[in-house]
Amino acid sequence: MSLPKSKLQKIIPVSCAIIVSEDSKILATQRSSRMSLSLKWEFPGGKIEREESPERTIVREIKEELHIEISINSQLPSVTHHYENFSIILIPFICKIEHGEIKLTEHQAFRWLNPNKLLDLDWAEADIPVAQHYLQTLNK
Ligand SMILES: Nc1nc2c([nH]c(=O)n2[C@H]2C[C@H](O)[C@@H](COP(=O)(O)OP(=O)(O)OP(=O)(O)O)O2)c(=O)[nH]1
Repeated sequence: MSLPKSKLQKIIPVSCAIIVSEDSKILATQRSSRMSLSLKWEFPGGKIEREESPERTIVREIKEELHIEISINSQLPSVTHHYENFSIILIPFICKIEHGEIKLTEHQAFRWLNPNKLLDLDWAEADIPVAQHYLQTLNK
């Protein structure tokens, strides 16, 4: 028995950054109307290129998308999510800004959120467990 083609799609690896400010706020970015998952909020990041490590991807993507340099503090559990037309594995890193001021190149907005407001946004579905994992680290 063969699976329908729609079930055989590959899982796209994506790195994302939970960027935390000195006063413990978390950066969320809003996808623009030109992007897929239009107007959803996400942790900035992007697809891992072939032969690139997830860590290298996140530093590169954040430089491209936000014009800032970050450093990585730790990694959270990866989340696999199946959207209707594609599947991703989201690999989250907790990060902080080392240099620069945010200048958006692709997203349409950004917000710094207090942890108690984190779950209020209209997140891309894959990001909800990521946000929950982050909040769990604060309660430990
Ligand atoms: N960067 C990022 N992407 C996410 C998150 N959550 C989530 O479902 N995604 C999805 C959106 C995209 O389909 C894919 C990441 O690809 P990308 O950031 O390179 O997005 P893109 O718009 O350039 O790519 P595309 O989907 O239009 O081909 O993963 C997240 O928190 N961060």
